[in-house]
Parts: sequence; structure tokens; C-alpha cells
Amino acid sequence: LYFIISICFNRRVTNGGKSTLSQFLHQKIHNSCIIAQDTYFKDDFVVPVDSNGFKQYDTLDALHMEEMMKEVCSWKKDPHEFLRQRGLIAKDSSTDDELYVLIVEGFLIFNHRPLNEMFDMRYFLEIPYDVCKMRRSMRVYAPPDPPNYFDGYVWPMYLQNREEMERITSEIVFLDGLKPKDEVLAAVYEDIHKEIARLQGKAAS
Ligand SMILES: Nc1ncnc2c1ncn2[C@@H]1O[C@H](COP(=O)(O)OP(=O)(O)OP(=O)(O)O)[C@@H](O)[C@H]1O
Ligand SMILES: NC(=O)c1ccc[n+]([C@@H]2O[C@H](CO)[C@@H](O)[C@H]2O)c1
Repeated sequence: LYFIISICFNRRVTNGGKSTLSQFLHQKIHNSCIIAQDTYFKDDFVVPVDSNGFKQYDTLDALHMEEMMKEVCSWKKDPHEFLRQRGLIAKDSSTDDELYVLIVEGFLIFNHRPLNEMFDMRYFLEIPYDVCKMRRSMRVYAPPDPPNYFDGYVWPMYLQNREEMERITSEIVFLDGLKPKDEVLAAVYEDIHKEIARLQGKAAS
């Protein structure tokens, strides 16, 4: 018998701590794996430029969402096989009464309806404008952000995408990305651990 919970982390703007949190949970949770939205960006030459000359990277159109959906569906269909193919599970491990956890992380995962509908728990890491701008300025993307990209494109898109997300999604737990890392990680882990125990209790009865 399999019980499946998908957990996703979304922080619209970069550097809120999604990857940090996802890696931590993956290490702590048995039979878990991560699917990260950032690995589905389209090639730069197909991403269009807007009227201000900015590459439109912060929209679902810049991502291969069908491929990402395929991966999530393939995990859902047979999580044991999914983990086995990626070398994340011992060959002879039992498949009975196992609980598999998929961690989906990304900056636009709640805006894609079919994906959003698959999630059992939703977390959204928030950081304010100035902290986000500062953390983003220390990162180098491929291609790197051109001058004024954050104020002229990334932040306005964040506000727009966030508004859309709140229109289509409820049951999101908002997390304060300014809190000390250990505090955020521990709180989310405790929450998920409780849900896992509840599901395993159900399986036993
Ligand atoms: N709670 C926190 N407090 C302070 N710094 C943090 C916190 N969480 C993460 N960081 C730091 O912020 C930076 C970005 O974190 P991380 O890569 O996890 O963000 P992200 O949301 O996955 O960003 P991106 O989507 O751009 O990859 C890292 O240097 C990380 O160590
Ligand atoms: N190909 C990439 O990974 C890429 C290229 C250009 C910009 N980005 C930025 O990544 C963030 C999401 O993590 C978005 O804000 C993109 O602008 C990513």
C-alpha cells in the first residue's frame, strides 16, 4: 500500500530559501525526492523579450511545464520505481506499507493549475523587496540579470504572479524567510512529520 504526499515550496522571488528547505527535508525524510522547477527553463533563444527589452523569464511560458508534469505523474504512478531508476532506493527494499514523499520546489508551482491540484501540502516562503533584491544581486543566473532587471521586470512579475496564485489557490502556509534558517526548517519538518505519522497511523489501522 502506498501513501503519497506531495509537498511544494514556492517563493516567488529568488533566494527566499526554497532549495535550502527542500534539501533539508529530502535528507530528513525517508523515501523522498525533489523535483525542482528551475531545471525546466527553456533555452534562452526561445524566451521572448518584452516591450522594455527584458527577457520574459518569470512566466510559465518560459518553462517546459509539460515535461515537469510528466515527471510528477511518473513519480505518482510508481514512486518506488521512480526512486529506483534514480538510484535513490535500495534494490531489495520492501514496497509494502511504504510512504513516499515528493518535494516539488519552484517559483511558479502554484500558478500551474494541473500541478497545483496534485499537492497535499503547500508552503510559500516570503521575503520582503529589499532583502530579495539584495540576495538576488549576489546570484549569477545564465544568462545573468541585465541592469534594472529586478526593478523593471522580476519584482513587478512577482507581484502579478502572486496575485494570480492567491486567486486560484487556498490552503497555503506562508513562511517568514527572514526567520533564522534552523527555525523555519524545524517548523516545516515538524508539520510534515505529523502528517506522515497520521498517514502511517491510518495505514496501520
Ligand atoms: N532563513 C534564511 N535566512 C537567511 N538566509 C537564508 C535563509 N534561507 C536560505 N538562506 C540563504 O539564502 C540564499 C538563497 O537560498 P536558496 O538557494 O535556498 O533560495 P531559493 O529560494 O531556492 O532561490 P532560487 O530559486 O534562486 O534558487 C542562500 O545563500 C541561503 O543560504
Ligand atoms: N535558466 C535559468 O535557470 C534562469 C535564467 C534566467 C533567469 N532565471 C531566474 O530564475 C528565477 C527562478 O528561480 C526567475 O526569477 C528567473 O528570472 C533563471
